[in-house]
Amino acid sequence: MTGLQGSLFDQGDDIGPGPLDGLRRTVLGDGAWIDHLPGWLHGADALFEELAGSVPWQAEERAMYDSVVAVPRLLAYYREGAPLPHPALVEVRERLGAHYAPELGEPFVTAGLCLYRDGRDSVAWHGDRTGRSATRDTMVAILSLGDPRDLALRPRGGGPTALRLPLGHGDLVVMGGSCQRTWEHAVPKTSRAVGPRISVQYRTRGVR
Ligand SMILES: O=C(O)CCC(=O)C(=O)O
Ligand SMILES: [Fe+2]
Repeated sequence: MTGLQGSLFDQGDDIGPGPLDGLRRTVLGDGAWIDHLPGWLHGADALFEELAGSVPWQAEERAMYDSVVAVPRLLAYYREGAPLPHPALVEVRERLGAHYAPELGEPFVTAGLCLYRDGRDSVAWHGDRTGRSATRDTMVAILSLGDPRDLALRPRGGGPTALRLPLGHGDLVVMGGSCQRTWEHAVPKTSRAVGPRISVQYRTRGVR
């Protein structure tokens, strides 16, 4: 079953973010927190279809011990100033920028897109700590489209999953404070029959 089960009202050209009033913050500890708002983007399933078909998805490889393995998801990266593949992604970036400006003090400028084709695609435990986020607090805002996949979180250094958020169909999550340094996140593989999911991550300058 790979079909998307959007609601009847989740159709047409009307793609865009809703209000942010419903955003709920969970304090994780060690200066880390996450904000979560399910179903923030309306038209999420239509946007999924458009991005799935139009983004120049790249398969990447990486060295692992003495072999080269495929990264198990497809990627597209939009650096600062690069045109985004859909106007709704610009609107989302501006909305999030305006909402978080007082706390963040700088805009979201880059967008990383990931396509998880099925339950075998995943990302292992990590923090987004390349660049300034290695030493400084930041925010990474994620818009999720398509079939939900769990975003798992745990304190850095291992141990059991502390929190698991199923993210898809227009959900918003923002990891903030020290989250990239003091916590780790992952999208684990699943043997459940799941359709594809797209994750759009907005980051600030100099953070990967
Ligand atoms: O799929 C997601 O929402 C998380 C992706 C992620 O953690 C990353 O690309 O750094
Ligand atoms: Fe990440």
